[in-house]
Amino acid sequence: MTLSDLGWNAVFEEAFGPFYKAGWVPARLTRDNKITYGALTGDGDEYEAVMCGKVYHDAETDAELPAVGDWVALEVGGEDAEHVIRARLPRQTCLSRKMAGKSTEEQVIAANVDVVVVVTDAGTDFSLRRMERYFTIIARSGAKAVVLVNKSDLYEKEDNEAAAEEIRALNPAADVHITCATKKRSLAVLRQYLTKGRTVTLIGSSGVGKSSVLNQLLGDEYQWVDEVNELTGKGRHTTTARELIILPKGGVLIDNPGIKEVQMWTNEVILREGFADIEALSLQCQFGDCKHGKDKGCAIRAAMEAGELDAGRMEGFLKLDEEIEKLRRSQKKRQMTVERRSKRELQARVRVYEKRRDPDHELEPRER
Ligand SMILES: Nc1nc2c(ncn2[C@@H]2O[C@H](COP(=O)(O)OP(=O)(O)OP(=O)(O)O)[C@@H](O)[C@H]2O)c(=O)[nH]1
Ligand SMILES: [Zn+2]
Repeated sequence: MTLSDLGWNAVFEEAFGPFYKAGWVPARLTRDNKITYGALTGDGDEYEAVMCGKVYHDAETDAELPAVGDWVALEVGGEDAEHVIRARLPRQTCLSRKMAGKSTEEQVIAANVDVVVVVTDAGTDFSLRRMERYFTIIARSGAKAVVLVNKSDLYEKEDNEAAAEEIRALNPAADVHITCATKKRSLAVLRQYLTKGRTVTLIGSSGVGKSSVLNQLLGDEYQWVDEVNELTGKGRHTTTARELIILPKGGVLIDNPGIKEVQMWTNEVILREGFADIEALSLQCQFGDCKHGKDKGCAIRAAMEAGELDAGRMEGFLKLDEEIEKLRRSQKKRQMTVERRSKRELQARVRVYEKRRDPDHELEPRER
């Protein structure tokens, strides 16, 4: 493995200049364990690293703290010494979300992502409004947008093509492909983005086929080996799964919980947007804390009485927070199910691994 396999380029090299003299090495962050980070160097070694005080204090906002995908200057510690992140290099792109409510607070999901692949389909998941949200996030990040109209086998050819065409019209800069993630050959179109050192991430609603795409890209064998190593540790002290993976045929893939949150957040924003007109009306209510019931000077009630506002939509607006809370709960529940499932799968893999390491396993007489 070399640094360029990990995404290193001339711009980073230039920025790193002064750090070489200090004896520090370039490393890319693979995991964020809250207290420590996983840091991968060009020779393929992964270190559990802590951030030095300067990096922490120099960050004026959380968004400036190191995140998965960032390039850092790493001081590799000797025996018993900690590995320390001494500096973070400027980001070339930054996938982030602005926290709901606190519109100025930005949460970084992944740094230095070159391509964001949005997975959708021509059927139940298809929504231009949702796609618009994704495009906004991607445009802000600086990454290239690629869309897969997946599950092509489930819909008519014309429907798939019409969906792709509408998405292209929405964002002419995006590449839109029709795919079927259950057929490996269909995903060959993705290879053009997965060139050496290019960093890719996948987003999209639950159930559209992101994991299926991922599994095809990783290949069964690769995924198996990687996860077993993760678990057996081999001196690695791994506390959480790696979020940045080097693909066997080139390219870097970032997959982390923050990406799932994008989807949750996007749905929330869309739900809110649907009531933007009522939200605007509420600003004209006489009292800032108007509950829009019998309150004096309520602009919303006035609009309803004047027949300008539908009672059903008004009810929807009043239930908005409740709906969003419901959405959050159901998504959280789903995520927990997925996590439990993958944990079970991992345990099964470890058992298989143990057996393979010990070929006589089955032959040993059972103790009674
Ligand atoms: N027919 C068909 N089924 C597909 C295709 N892609 C994925 N699926 C199936 O759709 C289901 C959901 O796919 P996943 O890959 O788990 O979806 P996901 O986007 O990772 O979902 P979350 O993990 O919930 O975010 C699985 O049963 C897949 O086998 C496709 O192209 N065609
Ligand atoms: Zn009111």
